[in-house]
Amino acid sequence: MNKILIKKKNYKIFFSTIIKNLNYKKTNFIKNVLFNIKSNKISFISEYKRQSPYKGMYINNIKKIVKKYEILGSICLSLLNECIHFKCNFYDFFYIKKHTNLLILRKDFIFSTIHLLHSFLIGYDVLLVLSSLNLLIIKNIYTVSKKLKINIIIEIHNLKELEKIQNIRPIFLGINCRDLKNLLINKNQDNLFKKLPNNCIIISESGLNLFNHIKIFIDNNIRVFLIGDFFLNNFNFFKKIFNLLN
Ligand SMILES: O=P(O)(O)OC[C@@H](O)[C@@H](O)c1c[nH]c2ccccc12
Repeated sequence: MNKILIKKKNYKIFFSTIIKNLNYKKTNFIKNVLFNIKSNKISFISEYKRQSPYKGMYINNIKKIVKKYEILGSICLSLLNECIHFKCNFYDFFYIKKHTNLLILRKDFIFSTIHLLHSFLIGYDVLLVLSSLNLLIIKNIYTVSKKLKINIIIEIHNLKELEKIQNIRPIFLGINCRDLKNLLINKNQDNLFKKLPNNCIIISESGLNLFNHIKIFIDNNIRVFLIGDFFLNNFNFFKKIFNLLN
């Protein structure tokens, strides 16, 4: 009986948060990024997770970390709602929405328009779509996302994936340096850099743990970075790199 009551209470919180989120005045992710680009500033999407499949557990405190990310000027927070590998859940999402004004990127991938609607209703601001999905599904997700005015990042790993999704002309293109099959980081993206379209905003994601690595992307005109492990492990570094680059 107790279990049922707790479940009922959780559902009540869940739905009342959804309804509240529908009334949220969404700050525009695009506007924030463009503002930083125009002011010649680097933008950071900082990630929160309790654990990662390649590093194990982090000793961290969600309250302190997300507040610091906000104070130090992250344009968005990347969150993984996955309880097995990253040990996060939807309550983290609701906590962050309630206690900060950070926009939230759903870093676990979107696989269908239903999944997109679900994320929209919960109140996510930015979503991620893998370019390895069927092209028709990607196109459908993209079309619906425009109607809902929710931002989508299409994620690629290589030239082949770039060519596949180029016709969609996404506003945001994420280059993920990590090969998800073997979790290795590919720092040599030269052939990709030469072909990047200049009418979209490129976001460099994952495995960025050296200033020189970030610098290579900056030299190739990339101004937005998604960083998890590096900031979570070395919080002072966030402050340093932020001041250094801006
Ligand atoms: O912590 P990093 O190296 O800055 O990477 C962030 C993000 O890409 C990572 O947390 C992640 C997201 N999805 C994954 C799937 C597998 C391995 C890692 C990931």
